[in-house]
Amino acid sequence: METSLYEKLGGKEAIGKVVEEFYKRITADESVNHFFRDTDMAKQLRHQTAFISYALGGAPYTGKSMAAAHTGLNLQPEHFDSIVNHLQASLAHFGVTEDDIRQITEKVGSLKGDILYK
Ligand code: HEM
Repeated sequence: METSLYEKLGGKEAIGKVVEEFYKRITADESVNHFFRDTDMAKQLRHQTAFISYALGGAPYTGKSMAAAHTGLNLQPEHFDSIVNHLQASLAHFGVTEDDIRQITEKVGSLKGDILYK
């Protein structure tokens, strides 16, 4: 079986650092941070961790469907793109290669239709 990017990056501990970086970037970004205003921190951490682990193929995702998780937010393409940019920047920050980032972006991009306009 092919090694997942999750393992390639160093497993749970490395992912924790990426999650932290991702979280910092999102909370500092006024174009998206308001979506998380009423979200409790524990939940947000779960959100980021599930997001990153999914993106890296670390663990099968068993939570709510993406449509259900984002219902009522009415997310637009620009919100999605901002989040993807933060993900890319967080990965680059830890030295993930361009090629791997491209692969991850494709994977996350495939969820767009499930997440937008809900
Ligand atoms: C591929 C992209 C995305 C993935 C994989 C993803 C993943 C998730 C997951 C796993 C959850 C948690 C569901 C649960 O509580 O069980 C969640 C919730 C949430 N997501 Fe995302 N998400 C994505 C994009 C976005 C975007 C673009 C935004 C806004 C800019 C966003 C905002 C939120 C918010 C605010 C919640 C929490 C809602 C609440 O408090 O109940 N997500 N997302």
